[in-house]
Amino acid sequence: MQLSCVSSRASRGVRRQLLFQRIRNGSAYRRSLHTQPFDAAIIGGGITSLTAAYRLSQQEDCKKVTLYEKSARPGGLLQSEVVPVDGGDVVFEYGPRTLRTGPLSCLPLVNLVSSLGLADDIVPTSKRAAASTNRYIYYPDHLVRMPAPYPDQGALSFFWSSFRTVTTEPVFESFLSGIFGELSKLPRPHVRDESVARFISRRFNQKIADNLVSALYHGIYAGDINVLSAKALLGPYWDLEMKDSGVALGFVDMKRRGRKFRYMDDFLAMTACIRGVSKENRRAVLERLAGASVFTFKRGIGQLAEALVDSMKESGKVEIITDARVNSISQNTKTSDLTIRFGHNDSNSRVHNRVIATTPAPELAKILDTRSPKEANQNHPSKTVRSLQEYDYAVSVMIVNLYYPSPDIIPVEGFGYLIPQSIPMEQNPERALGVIFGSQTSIGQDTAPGTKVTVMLGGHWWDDWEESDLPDHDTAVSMARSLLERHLGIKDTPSVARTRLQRNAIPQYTVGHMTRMQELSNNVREEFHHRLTLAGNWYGDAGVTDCVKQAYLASTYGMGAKLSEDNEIRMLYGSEPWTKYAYREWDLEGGIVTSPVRFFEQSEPMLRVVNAFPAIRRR
Ligand SMILES: C=Cc1c2[nH]c(c1C)Cc1[nH]c(c(CCC(=O)O)c1C)Cc1[nH]c(c(C)c1CCC(=O)O)Cc1[nH]c(c(C)c1C=C)C2
Repeated sequence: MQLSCVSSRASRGVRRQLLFQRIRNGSAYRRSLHTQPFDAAIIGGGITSLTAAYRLSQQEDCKKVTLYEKSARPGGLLQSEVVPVDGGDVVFEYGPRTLRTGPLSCLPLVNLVSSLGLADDIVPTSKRAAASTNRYIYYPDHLVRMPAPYPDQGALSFFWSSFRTVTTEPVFESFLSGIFGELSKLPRPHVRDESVARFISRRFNQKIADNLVSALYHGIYAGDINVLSAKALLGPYWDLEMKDSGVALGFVDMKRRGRKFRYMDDFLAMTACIRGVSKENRRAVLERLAGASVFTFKRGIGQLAEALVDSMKESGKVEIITDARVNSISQNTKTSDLTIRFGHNDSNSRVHNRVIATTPAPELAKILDTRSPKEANQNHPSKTVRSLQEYDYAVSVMIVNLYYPSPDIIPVEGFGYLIPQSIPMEQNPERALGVIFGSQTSIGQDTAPGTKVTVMLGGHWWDDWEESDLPDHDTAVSMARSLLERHLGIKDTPSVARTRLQRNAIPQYTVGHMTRMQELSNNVREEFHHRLTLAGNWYGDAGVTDCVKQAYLASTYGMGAKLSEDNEIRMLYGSEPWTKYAYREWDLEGGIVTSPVRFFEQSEPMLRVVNAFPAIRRR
């Protein structure tokens, strides 16, 4: 039924009621699945895998879920430790430490947290807190606060303080000329992709790329902007260049007219969020997140993984097998079912109808590149293996967590600071990427009164290093301490120091990434007959919020659910962005589940959808 047929408020109300009934008893959802009941396997134990397994366990059509995790502990990069110290506890993170609350993109995460009943454990960081407004770049030998309005600061005062910073700080050298120069730049000639550094240098200038943008990408990907892909990482800004106005004016125009570009995937994921969560639970989470920029949990981000595991144990439908290294996945050419061989002894094997793999590309290439002599009816997925083999670049990060008994030893208030690639070598011989003032980014998490700091070392700086060159615990701690003394004047001795080297933890989306992912997805669909789905930070974006979104997409559309016109979103909100496109031809089953239309401009009815979640609206 089309919403345009709806003429009166009353009939809209009735339809809405009917819809809620259908959603409650699950019929709207079941109706859209075009598959038979299935048995699913998940390979990997990180946040994407756990979320996908949890979501599948709630689907009637999914009879059983088996999750294979190679290590002894599920959770992947989500690793938190509660350390008792004098006067209380301190929570250390060895992976992601805060969760984004950006509008729309975080709906699956909000849905998940609500569904797990974690509202009371949320530790929000207010948008007005220093950690949200004060972000620094260290250049060339001091901290520079990036222009951002203080809470309640007037527009004029903000303008003058920003103008002073931009015209006096060396980190902003050539900034204004770069911005004004961009206004007269012509759109690029046909270029399929280029590095972030090249794009920024071409449109603005190299100083802006080296001093500012490189710092930002250290904080997200620990990566080198000279190789990271502009098309993959700059989102709609990469496309703005092709408009008449160019990037800077286009940006101002978007802000002025309130125009917003949205990822189509966010809307697709939203369709999977409507069911399964009680209104009370969702309201409780949204209330906790009201006015927050990011959040974490009382016992750290790892609590999310623990809650997922606990909840799945209760469901009785999910089997989590730890210490289970998957050795091969092969497909029966007659039934299309997938056989997984795992463990030290290859005689462990199980057959599944569908598989979701979150395994890093180089490892997955090896798993798929095996031909089992025991199975006659199987093909070799050579195109998939080749695509995976082309994708083998990830960086390692050394996380150094320090706790000092004294409070207030950091000379400024804020989130922390990032270090750009252009920093003089004598200011950063440790090859640090950034420092986080942990006590300030998650106020209320630690019960101990002291100061928590995290220093991040390595990333792309360690690309050519041998294993023996990487710092051990003691070296990493002394590197972090000398950096903090040089940059912040901290001479105290930490009472606790914990380190973890996260090897090849952050995949790098280099130039050509989007095309390679498209090819990989097509190859997987073709060679595995839509029965194998890839998800996780290697195949989508890297943040926890994005991984949760991908898990939602993989466990619905990846499993064969169909996008429809007559669905919940249209009935509830009066608009579906995909109906403008030939969405019936979109192939979302198996492969990497992502819409072929990457962005669309948000229309008025969609704005209402976003505004339905006031807690997560941007300032
Ligand atoms: C293990 C280290 C990691 C570094 N980056 C990531 C990890 C897991 C992945 C990552 N971090 C951020 C994003 C952006 C999207 C998001 O979901 O937030 C991604 C993909 C942002 C981010 N980076 C740092 C923090 C505290 C945040 C949270 C968001 C915010 O408040 O803006 C700090 C940080 N992470 C890394 C470094 C080197 C670093 C430096 C201070 C590497």
